[in-house]
Amino acid sequence: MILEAQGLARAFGGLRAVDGVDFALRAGEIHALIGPNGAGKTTFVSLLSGRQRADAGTIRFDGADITRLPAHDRVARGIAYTFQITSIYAGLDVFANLALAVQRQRGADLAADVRAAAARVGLQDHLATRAGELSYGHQRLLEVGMGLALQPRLLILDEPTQGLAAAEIAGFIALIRSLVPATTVLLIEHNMEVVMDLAQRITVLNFGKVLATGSPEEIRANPAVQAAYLGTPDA
Ligand SMILES: Nc1ncnc2c1ncn2[C@@H]1O[C@H](COP(=O)(O)OP(=O)(O)OP(=O)(O)O)[C@@H](O)[C@H]1O
Repeated sequence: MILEAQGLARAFGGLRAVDGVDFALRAGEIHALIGPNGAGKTTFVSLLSGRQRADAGTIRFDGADITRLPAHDRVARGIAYTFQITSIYAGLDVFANLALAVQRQRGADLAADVRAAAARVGLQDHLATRAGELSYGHQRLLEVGMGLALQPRLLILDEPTQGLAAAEIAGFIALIRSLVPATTVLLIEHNMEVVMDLAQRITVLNFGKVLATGSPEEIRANPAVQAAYLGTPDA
């Protein structure tokens, strides 16, 4: 296991967004986190990345307790979290955005590493384009490229295919497959075709709790999961 969370919890006022979650990632796997809107997925990965602080519970990464480490220390240990556009600098061009991520790696050959990161996500011909002028799909790819430029051991992606065209989704799936097993991937994803195609294991969150964990086949056949997605009470 490269990452293990136990009893992880985070509340906002009276709302238990993440409510005692036990979770483990196997090194080198693609693991999808799914669940209805508001289930706590973004909050949960924010706790893993250190973007938000846990109220309770522990997180171990590569054997070390990282529960209380600030986000930048988790990045230094190899956890990269890209989340919905906000990490992109719209006024800077693609090269500068990638350079900001690359620079965090000591001893890097900046220009070469930037070009390599751009090529990995298919943006090598857009290096001089301001990020704000990229299509939405390309902005998502830039965000993934910035995450990859950190050379993470664990890459956490929050809805990476949102806004991508069908052809771009196919490219994205190939990209993610190319990352494992060197990099472990945890992805929040609403597109079930992408989830079933990519993930070796799936964890379903519902009301801040783990509803089920298993292979795509097990999750698809799970009545509680089906009920949660259909909005049936007492799943
Ligand atoms: N900073 C915050 N302050 C107050 N409530 C919050 C905050 N962040 C999240 N919440 C609430 O916590 C719950 C879980 O939100 P979260 O964004 O983690 O869910 P999600 O599963 O990622 O949802 P979605 O699929 O819609 O992105 C929601 O009810 C949300 O409104």
